[in-house]
This record gives sequence, C-alpha cells and structure tokens, in this order.
Amino acid sequence: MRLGGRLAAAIEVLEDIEKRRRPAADALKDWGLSHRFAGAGDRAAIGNIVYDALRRKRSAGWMLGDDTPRAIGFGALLLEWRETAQSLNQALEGDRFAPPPLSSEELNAIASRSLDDAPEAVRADCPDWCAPLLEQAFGADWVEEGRALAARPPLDLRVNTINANRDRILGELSGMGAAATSLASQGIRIPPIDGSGRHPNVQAEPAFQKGWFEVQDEGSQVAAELAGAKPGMQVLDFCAGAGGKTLALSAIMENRGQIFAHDAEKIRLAPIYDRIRRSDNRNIQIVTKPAELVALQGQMDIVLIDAPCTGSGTWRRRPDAKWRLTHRQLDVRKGEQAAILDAAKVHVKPGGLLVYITCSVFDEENRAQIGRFAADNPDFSAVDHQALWESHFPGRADAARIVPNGGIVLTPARSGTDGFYFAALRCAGQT
Ligand SMILES: C[S@@+](CC[C@H](N)C(=O)[O-])C[C@H]1O[C@@H](n2cnc3c(N)ncnc32)[C@H](O)[C@@H]1O
Repeated sequence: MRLGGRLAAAIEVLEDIEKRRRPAADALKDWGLSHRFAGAGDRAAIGNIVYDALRRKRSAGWMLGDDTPRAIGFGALLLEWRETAQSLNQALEGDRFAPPPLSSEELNAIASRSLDDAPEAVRADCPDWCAPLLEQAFGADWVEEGRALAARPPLDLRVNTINANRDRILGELSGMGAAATSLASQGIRIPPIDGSGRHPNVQAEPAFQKGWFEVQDEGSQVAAELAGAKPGMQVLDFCAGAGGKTLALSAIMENRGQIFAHDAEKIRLAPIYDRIRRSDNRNIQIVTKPAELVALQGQMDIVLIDAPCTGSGTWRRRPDAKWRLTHRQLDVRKGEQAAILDAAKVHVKPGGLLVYITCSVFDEENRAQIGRFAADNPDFSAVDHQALWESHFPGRADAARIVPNGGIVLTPARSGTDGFYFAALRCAGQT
C-alpha cells in the first residue's frame, strides 16, 4: 500500500473509533481481520497514523480547522511524519486508494494557522475539562506536560535480575537501538519509533521466553524501586493485577522473603501465573480468599497499593482513553482509591510502610488523596520524599517533581517516563 491507501485506512479506523466509542486496538484489529491483504508494514503504518491522530487530536484538528477523522488523520501526518501540505498532495496524486487530496479550504487553513496561536488546551492536546486538572498538577508547566503526554512513547524493558543481567540483555538486543535507562537500575529503553516504523517484537525474542526481561515502563520500575523492599521482607501487593510490580519487587527482594499478590478481581491475576513461572520467581504467593488476606493483618513490612486510576499518565500509550475519560469516571476512581487505602492499611505492621502508586498525573487522585488519608489516619505519616528520591537517584532531583511530604510525580516531560505518582507513609510503632 502507498501512503494514500494507508491514510484512507487510518481514517476509516478513526471513524469506527469515534462512532462506536471503542478502543483503538480493537478497531485496528478488526480492520486487519477484514483486510487480510494488508501486510505487517501496512498495518504498522496505519496503526501509527491512528495513534498519532489520537495523541495529537486537538492540534491536528486545529491545523485543518476541523475535528473530523479525515482532518486529524491528515493533521497527524503533518505534525508527526514530517509531511507538508504539498508533499502530501503529491504523494496522494494518482493513488486510487487515497482519500481526496487536501482541498483549497484545507490548504488555506494549514497555511494561515500556527499552533503557537492555538488555545492552551489545544496545544496541550487534552480535553477542555482536563485542562484545570493538568494546571492544578503542573502550574505554569501544564501545557508542556500535556504536550509530552501526547508524544510517541519509547519501549521500556526491565531486566529480571533473578536470572539475567542488564549487560547480557543489552548484548542480546543489540541492533535494536536498546540502551540502559537513565533512572531505573535494571531498565532498558528502545527509543520511540519514527514515521511508519514499528518497535521490534521483543516478546518473540528467546531472552523474553526465558524470562530474562519483562516489558515495563521505566516509571513503573522506578516506583517499584522507591518502595524500598528488601530481601526477607513480608510484602503485600494489594492491587497486583497482571503482576508488573509484583515481579519487579520479587527481583529486588532476590527471591527472598514473601510477596502476597492480591487483587479484587481474580481474573486480573490470570497472567501472573505464567509470568511467575517464566521469571523463576519463588517468593510470590497469590492471595484470592478473604480469609487468607485477614491472616496478613498487622504483619506486613510493606503494603503496596498500585491503585486503579484514570491512567492519565499513560496517555502516550493509550491516547484513545484520553478522549473516552469522563469526570464521572474520575470521581468513581477517587472513591475506589479512598476505599482501597482504608482496606489496605490494616495489613501494615507497626513501623511498616504503606505505599500508594497511580499511573495518573491528576492531583485529585494523588497528593489530595494521600493528604486526606494522612489527615484521617494520624498513625500514618508521609516519609521525606525528597530524601527518599535522593537516596535512590542521587543528583537527579531534575528528573521528578517532588513534594517533600506530598509524594513524587514522574512525567514524560520531566522524567522521560509515563506519568506516575508515588507516596509512602510510615505506620507509627516499632518494627
Ligand atoms: C493499576 S492496576 C494494577 C497493575 C499491576 N499492579 C501491575 O503492575 O501490573 C489496578 C488493579 O487494582 C485492582 N483493584 C480494583 N479495586 C480493587 C480493590 N478494592 N481491592 C484490590 N484490588 C482492586 C484492579 O482489578 C486492577 O487489577
């Protein structure tokens, strides 16, 4: 397929996403199934246009003076593929599968508009209702932070130190542009792809099949490191889901001590069994029965809550979620977070730590949530997050937003990771 056919396909997929309010991955998969002639390269390019259009939906629409799937599809190519209006129309010429070329009105809009003049929420590529939330979180930097949340993400891996080391995996993946991450001690980064390219399928690598590494954003790895788990500790991962943090903690604990992996939804834990087997983890116990959880009350050195959240920190990877999110969903998540904090705290032993993590950048789910919890629970007090950060990442104060007793925020703009929030509170008493 030439660029025109790929663009037409991307516009079709964007129409489907808009009409049926469905996840981009599902719409792309359906398109692939009903167009089996399209090769892997075509499908990757179409996916890239769709994801770029969703990440940059408002600025792409602004450029063409419209917000239709056609406008944002063309806009994505102008903003992210180094195309110009002229180069695009030239590429579409004579391609019978291409959408109609840019019209004179569209060409005029592109020529007369500059993103520098666009409203702030357009430049930040976020829904209007989210603009005050970003501003509350980032103050004067909110547009820059929003823009970074709309960029293409890298592919991050975490080396499993139980059975591998970073140099060895870097050697295995040489030729993919892989390099050590700048913060996470066991992270490897493959930079964002350009244009129609696609990330290598690292899960097809023998090293992945042998459990030598996992796919995990560097921010998630940093949050797991900050939790401070040590070999021999008793740790409850209260919202373990597919086990990303559980596995990272197990490696940090060198397979010693015990991690209890719990989730309210048993089905969410399903992938963890295979991952544990592949990664040689021997200190993880899955906890699904309420009685098993009760037995852990007051026993844990660390209770880690990787809370359900809006996922606003992951908009680079799931840009469709940015446009589906509603204020009501934010309120629901906040209620869940408060309830989980209350349910989880009873498992922390005197002197132990309650660790709260989200992959959101909204203050209401983060600092405000923890502030309220600390006010209602005087037996828990926030650790010195500045000192905690410095002890893990000396000299890298530039790489996070730290509120000394209010937590640590990682962002694409500041940390080069997905957006994450981390807070640790110590329970009163002697360990
Ligand atoms: C952010 S995800 C966890 C991701 C996981 N820790 C990882 O690193 O891969 C949040 C999880 O919280 C779980 N959850 C939601 N409400 C819960 C509750 N009341 N108690 C325990 N887990 C809950 C969800 O089922 C979901 O799997």
